[in-house]
Amino acid sequence: MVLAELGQRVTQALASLSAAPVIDEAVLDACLKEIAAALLQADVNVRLVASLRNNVKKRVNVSELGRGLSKQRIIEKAVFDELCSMIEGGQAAQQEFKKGRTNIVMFVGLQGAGKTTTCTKYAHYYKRKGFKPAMVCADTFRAGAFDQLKQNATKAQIPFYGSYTETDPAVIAQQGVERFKQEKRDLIIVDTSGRHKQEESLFEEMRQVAAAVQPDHVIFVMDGSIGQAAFDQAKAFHDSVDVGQVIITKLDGHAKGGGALSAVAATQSPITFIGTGEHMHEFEHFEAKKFVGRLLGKGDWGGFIDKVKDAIPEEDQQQELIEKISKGEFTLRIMYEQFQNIMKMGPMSQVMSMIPGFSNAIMQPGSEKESQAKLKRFMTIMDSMTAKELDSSSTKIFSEPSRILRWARGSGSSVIDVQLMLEEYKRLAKVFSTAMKGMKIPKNLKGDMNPRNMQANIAQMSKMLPPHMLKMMGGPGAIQNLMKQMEGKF
Ligand SMILES: Nc1nc2c(ncn2[C@@H]2O[C@H](COP(=O)(O)OP(=O)(O)OP(=O)(O)O)[C@@H](O)[C@H]2O)c(=O)[nH]1
Repeated sequence: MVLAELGQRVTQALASLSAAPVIDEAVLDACLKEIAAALLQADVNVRLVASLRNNVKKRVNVSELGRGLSKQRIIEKAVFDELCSMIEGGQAAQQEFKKGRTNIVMFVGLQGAGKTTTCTKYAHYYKRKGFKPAMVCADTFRAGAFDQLKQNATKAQIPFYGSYTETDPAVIAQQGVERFKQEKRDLIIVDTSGRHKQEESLFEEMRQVAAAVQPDHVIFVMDGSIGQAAFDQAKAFHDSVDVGQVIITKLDGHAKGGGALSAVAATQSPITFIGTGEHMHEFEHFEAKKFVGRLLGKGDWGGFIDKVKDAIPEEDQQQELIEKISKGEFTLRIMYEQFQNIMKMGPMSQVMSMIPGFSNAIMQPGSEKESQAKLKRFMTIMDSMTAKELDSSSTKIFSEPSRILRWARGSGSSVIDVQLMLEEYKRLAKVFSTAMKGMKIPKNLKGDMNPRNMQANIAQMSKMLPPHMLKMMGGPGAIQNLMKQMEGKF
């Protein structure tokens, strides 16, 4: 059972409260039993499930509560709070790093948990926040580990350190940290090799690396699909080095995710980030309340707005873009930039799950992967075009066979792919020019977003959506619902 299903089951159990004519002890028990069953099936540790059940029962004294809706709300709130405190591990999230001083972070975890990938995502995240990160590869156990880190770091333009000849990871770690301290890097990330709790010698090695670099934070990276084994594994790491944070990876796949909660309990440390895919941007800052809110289908407006803001170009560029499109200047470069923005937002289902009322279940993740792959293919084709071609809005040049052949060869694609991309361009150019006619464009985008204009624009937008995407989003009814929810939010 994946996390979305867990959320649905808990939500359904809570909804059963409103169906009961009277909420008494028996109704509460039945609801908690269903929630406990869902959590157990999602691999949450048995002890944690029992304590959640007991704590809710302690907090809610049914016979002393008022009637109807308020009773239901109080129970819902108690379940929500207990789920949050289970995830927070009894501690507030970690303090932010201080700029201008050296912060050393060491990543530990089981083999293949995603440490190296996560180190790069972590470095990239803080680089965007204005830090100067650097990465050190202290994994001498797995052949190819240094090459992997080197490749990831180069792609993210992060300085790195490692060795092909030195076999002692503590020595490499110390050398790397020294080097980057001298270079005044303020966030030094030390990646270590993967190990299992049975491997005592590797645990000793991990303690030596920690002693050599004296990390400010030790981060335990855990694969979200690990299941019930999570508790013991996480505890072994915590008993050996001072784990202070947990990052859960692979929450995009079929991970039940419940193991994550067990790791938090074992390390008494909060989850600070989650990995939701193999790519650099598939990494989210984690906040228990928002996570549980999304899990229970209550949405996360803040997260949604942040994602959209992140993907939307600067204000001046937006204004310029709208003006260009309204004059009919929809070029391939504009299409390319729009694709880039879509990719930045991440998978559609992730974004939509942040909108209250839209659960993950509405979106079909399979078709999204296909759409993203298609966008990437189209972008690669556009990469092989000249600047003049990208800035042209004349469709004439698109029918020249020699150009089509050059773009196909240059991008390693087929002619059919190129033609498909051009068809998409023509479709979008037409859609944009028609849609812009009816749009109410605010003179200054910083100015008030009038809800009526906003609604009219969304209605217009929903007409522009390709039918399969509209279906994926739950059909016109869901869009209407979204518009209703947006009322008063802007
Ligand atoms: N789907 C998905 N895959 C991920 C995620 N994070 C990492 N991976 C993949 O998991 C695999 C293992 O990741 P690595 O970063 O090599 O793991 P590691 O912990 O450094 O491995 P060892 O050094 O052998 O212990 C790779 O194929 C990654 O692309 C994630 O959030 N989602």
